Amino acid sequence: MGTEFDPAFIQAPEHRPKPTILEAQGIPLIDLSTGPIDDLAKEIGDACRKWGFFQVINHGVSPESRRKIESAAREFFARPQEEKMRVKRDEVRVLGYYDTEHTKNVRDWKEVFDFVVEDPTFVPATIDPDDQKVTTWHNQWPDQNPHVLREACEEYGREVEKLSIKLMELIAISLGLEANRFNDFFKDQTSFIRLNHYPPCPNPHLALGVGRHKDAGALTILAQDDVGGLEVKRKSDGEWIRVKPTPHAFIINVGDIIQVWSNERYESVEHRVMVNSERERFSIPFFLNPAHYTMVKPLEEMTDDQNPPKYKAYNWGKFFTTRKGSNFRKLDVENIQIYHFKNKNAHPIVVKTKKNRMDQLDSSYKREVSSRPRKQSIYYLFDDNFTVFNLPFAGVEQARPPREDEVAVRGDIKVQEIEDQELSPVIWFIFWRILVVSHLLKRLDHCVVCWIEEEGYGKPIPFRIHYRSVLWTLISFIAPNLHIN
Ligand SMILES: O=C(O)CCC(=O)C(=O)O
Ligand SMILES: [Fe+2]
Repeated sequence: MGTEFDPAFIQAPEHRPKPTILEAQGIPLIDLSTGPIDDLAKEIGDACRKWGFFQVINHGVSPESRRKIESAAREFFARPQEEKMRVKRDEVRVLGYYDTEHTKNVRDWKEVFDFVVEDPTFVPATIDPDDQKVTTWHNQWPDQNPHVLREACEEYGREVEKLSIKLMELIAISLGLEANRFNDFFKDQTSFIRLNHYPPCPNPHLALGVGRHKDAGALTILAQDDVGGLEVKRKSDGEWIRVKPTPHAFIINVGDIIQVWSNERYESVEHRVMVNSERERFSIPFFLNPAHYTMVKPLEEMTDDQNPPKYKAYNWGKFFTTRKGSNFRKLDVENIQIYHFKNKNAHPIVVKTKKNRMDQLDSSYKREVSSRPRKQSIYYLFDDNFTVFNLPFAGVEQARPPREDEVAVRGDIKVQEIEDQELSPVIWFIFWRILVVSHLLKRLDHCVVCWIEEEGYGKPIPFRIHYRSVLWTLISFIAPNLHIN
């Protein structure tokens, strides 16, 4: 990764790691050897709902196969760069070694080695939606005798795959489904395993080992060493929480596909990896992915009139290969995300801000905003495609698409309002009428109202409206379907 510090590693100020580390007490530690199965499933379901993350012990993966892959990974990354480059991935051979991965277009401070669990793995030949051609991915292994890395990886892959199916069965039960409900999706799986090496970093306050992201697959099973560095965005308040290493445990997290299959009963949670200047760190995620031909959509059992499907179906193979191609280098555009498939008939959500969260916006924007005359208001409404709806009464200065840091504030809320004064009842009335009409016309996916109580920026938190006045009652007559979270 070179000795000099490439500016490509530098995170925007609002995404840099914080010097104070919050360690999680609450991330559940679940013993898989306990029964009865329904109790275990309930424990897992609670963890998925509350955290999207949990750790498991007594999971059935042998300590020996884990020790072997960890030591083979250490040994591989310690080899001379030119040897590692012999199994380097490129745009054709997408598996193997590389050290230039970008997450959200910022380079990660790490080097990795990827291999698939099924060799070959079948995937679409191109990302063109109309092209039905299929191609194969093959693993690349270092030319070594005996094949220490290859054997350790293959053995570990087989064991962790079994664990992943067991976990999917427990998740199915926790959602009230048959235990084997998900099994067929993984018959021709596209799962892969990544060996991660995070070398000591001279500027750990500027860079991240992996930038904030959600895992795109169904489920991730992560082995981390005793150094620590994984941080999870706590659902209840958006704080970054460090996942403390537990010997022999695996960290499990729900991926985007479970979020879609469960119609958002379980959500995929953002996480990132901090690096440090003293100790290198190793981790091994197993990404459980379905067959490439899987059309990912909310399961019928998870939807009804009250819970319409929140996503349109998307083809996993096309999604996955688009992602794989784009993580490879820095792009000018945002990567493909599940919210690009979100249905627009979800109910509006109203959000109110409480705390000052200036750190979520970059400094130039903060300056622009804090220099604004106090009485001036700005409102933005965005739909799924980031079309901007101007609210003519609100003195919109200039419509622009939201930046990602303004958008990814809570779950998939993609609409943000910015304002710096209390709304008068009249404005509220007009505003609600617009919301209601937009909602009825199904033009708005989510709507978030965000306002600032003191100077600064707010992080939206759910706001429950009590129908305090005749006005609200009136609105509920006009729009009986309007749900307010
Ligand atoms: O290294 C870790 O702890 C997590 C890595 C990760 O989140 C990923 O590779 O998706
Ligand atoms: Fe991840």
